[in-house]
Amino acid sequence: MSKLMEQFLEQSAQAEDGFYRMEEQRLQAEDRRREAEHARELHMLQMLGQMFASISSSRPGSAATPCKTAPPPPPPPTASITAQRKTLTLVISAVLERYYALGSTSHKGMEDDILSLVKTIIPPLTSKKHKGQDGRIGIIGGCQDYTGAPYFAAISALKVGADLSHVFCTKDAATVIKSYSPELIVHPVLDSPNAVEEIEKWLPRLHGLVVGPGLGRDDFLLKTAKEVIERSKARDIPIVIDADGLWLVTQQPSVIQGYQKGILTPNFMEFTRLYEALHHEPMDSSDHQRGVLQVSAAMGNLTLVLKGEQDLITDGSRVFSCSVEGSGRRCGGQGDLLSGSMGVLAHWAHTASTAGTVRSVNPSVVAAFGACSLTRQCNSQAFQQHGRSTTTSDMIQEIGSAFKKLFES
Ligand SMILES: NC(=O)C1=CN([C@@H]2O[C@H](COP(=O)(O)OP(=O)(O)OC[C@H]3O[C@@H](n4cnc5c(N)ncnc54)[C@H](O)[C@@H]3O)[C@@H](O)[C@H]2O)[C@@H](O)CC1
Ligand SMILES: Nc1ncnc2c1ncn2[C@@H]1O[C@H](COP(=O)(O)OP(=O)(O)OP(=O)(O)O)[C@@H](O)[C@H]1O
Repeated sequence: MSKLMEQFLEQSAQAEDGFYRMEEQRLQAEDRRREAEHARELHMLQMLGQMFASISSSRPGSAATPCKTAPPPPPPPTASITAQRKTLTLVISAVLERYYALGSTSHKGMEDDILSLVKTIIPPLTSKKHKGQDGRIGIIGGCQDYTGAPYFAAISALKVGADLSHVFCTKDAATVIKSYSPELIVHPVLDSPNAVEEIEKWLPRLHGLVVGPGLGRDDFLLKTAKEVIERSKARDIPIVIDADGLWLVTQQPSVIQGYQKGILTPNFMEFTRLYEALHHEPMDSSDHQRGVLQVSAAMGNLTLVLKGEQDLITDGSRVFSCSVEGSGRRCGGQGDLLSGSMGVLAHWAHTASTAGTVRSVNPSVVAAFGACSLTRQCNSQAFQQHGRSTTTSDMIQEIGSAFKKLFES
């Protein structure tokens, strides 16, 4: 009896072993099938992404693919063409979203892909909107020494497509900035004793903030800027920090650390200072990619743009590089054009993200890439006309046509 029992137990143990072996083989085969399917899907999406990118960039006037023969004049837009364009935009967006979600690490075509995503965040111009809906942007900066920088940032925001552009500057800078342009709304409050309260009154109306162009390094002004950043964070407003705003961040990183709607735009000097303040050691200047990842991580995965021969953009997970052809000309103020336009694009990108158009790519990264491409394209176009004498004002004149070439063709 006990022998029979032993035999029975042995047979059932063997049967169980056999079952588990077969089950393991089945699971392995299933894994292989899924991997192959995943690779096929990724490949297909890459091809589709390239196809759609080339369709959208081969329209008349495209910068990416110059046409050899003159294109026929475009027919007047009809409701069905508009609907088709809208569908195409949604398809491109969905394809790219899926492509990134699958975790492609391929760099080929990456710039074109992100540019296509930038196109999807741009709000259509329609007669249904009221003034202000496409963006009210605020610039915190402008003092006795620097009046050009806040002007460049604010006018660039307007020319990119914001409806209203406000400058919050010191009293003595305000008249000067107003005299440059009647288009800007200029508040001479930055050095007033109740500056924070004066600026806070406007925050509910602002969609994006750019802190730093021409701010200077006076302690009182930096303290005001810090408090305005804190209050804007509490209102969930996208914040771009540049120039002397980065000086503040270098002294007190916690002011923006971990804020997912924050973007830092350092030039090489500003980046080096920030790196050394965060890591307490000299930066390895031979490996910028590693440096930007480290700084972004130390700042709580904040979006960061290191400006240079190629602009490196990261949110700590991957590094995108923007190498739209510029020129050899580096005139003061082009960083202000960059930060002002980024303020608008950040608002658009976060709005698109809330609407579900941009999902798997960080909207701040999409905005940063758009602004870098635009600045570089402006630089290139202005240089073609003015060569060595190119100035930021010449670049600002190019914003309209550069924007059209990059994002609306
Ligand atoms: N017209 C204006 O009012 C302008 C005012 N600006 C303002 O001027 C203030 C100070 O800005 P800075 O950039 O001068 O301040 P920094 O003190 O950060 O720059 C120090 C020096 O570093 C140099 N530098 C920059 N990139 C470099 C690189 N890759 N390698 C080596 N050296 C490099 C700059 O030329 C500058 O002389 C800011 O508030 C800024 O907004 C600038 O935006 C330029 C235009
Ligand atoms: N070496 C380069 N080659 C091509 N483009 C560049 C180069 N350096 C900077 N740029 C472009 O110019 C933009 C502004 O960068 P720049 O380094 O001039 O900023 P900045 O020093 O902060 O400017 P600002 O004079 O306004 O303070 C960058 O986003 C980039 O697109």
